[in-house]
Amino acid sequence: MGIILASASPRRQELLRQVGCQFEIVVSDVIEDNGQHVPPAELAVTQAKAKALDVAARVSSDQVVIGADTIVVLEGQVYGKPADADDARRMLTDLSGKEHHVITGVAVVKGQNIWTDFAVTSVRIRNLSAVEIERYIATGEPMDKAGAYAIQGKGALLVEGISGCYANVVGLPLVTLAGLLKKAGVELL
Ligand SMILES: Cc1cn([C@H]2C[C@H](O)[C@@H](COP(=O)(O)OP(=O)(O)OP(=O)(O)O)O2)c(=O)[nH]c1=O
Repeated sequence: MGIILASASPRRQELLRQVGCQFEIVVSDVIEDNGQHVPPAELAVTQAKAKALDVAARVSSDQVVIGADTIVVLEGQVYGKPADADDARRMLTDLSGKEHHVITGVAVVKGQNIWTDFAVTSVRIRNLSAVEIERYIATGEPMDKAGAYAIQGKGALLVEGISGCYANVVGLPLVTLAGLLKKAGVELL
């Protein structure tokens, strides 16, 4: 039995490595669609499930496959990764001076079994000037991040505070994941 992370995200790989987990990477072909009209947590879990199931179908049934999906939610609206600089500008302008939620759905698949859960972290972004938003976009950091910022990078300069799991904001809620892995017979501690 081995563990497979169904993710191309270097942040997820790094977080899983941090807790001493040995794993392989197989990236899913799932195309995300944040426009579905379901509650945000359900959306994140559905997409995490789709990623894990897509990879599980391609590997042997004794493998434990992990999928995850991170979204940013502000006033009921879902923000995924920005399509371009204009989209990043719109997201950062909306998030400025407000508190939002970061939700990561997680799915663990082993053979015919699937376990899912999600974590929610509140993040408060300070008031950002138009110039600061332009400078941050110019770093390139927003482009592959949900909500157009990275708390683990220069985006730390935008975050006033958080309530909840930090790893969840970076893309993989480790305590939530450990709970699911335990059900699949894998103990990280
Ligand atoms: C809010 C926030 C998001 N992110 C990242 C985590 C995720 O990689 C990304 C959200 O995109 P996802 O669609 O969840 O994941 P992904 O496309 O990067 O990888 P894959 O589908 O292959 O697993 O945003 C940060 O790195 N820092 C942050 O502060």
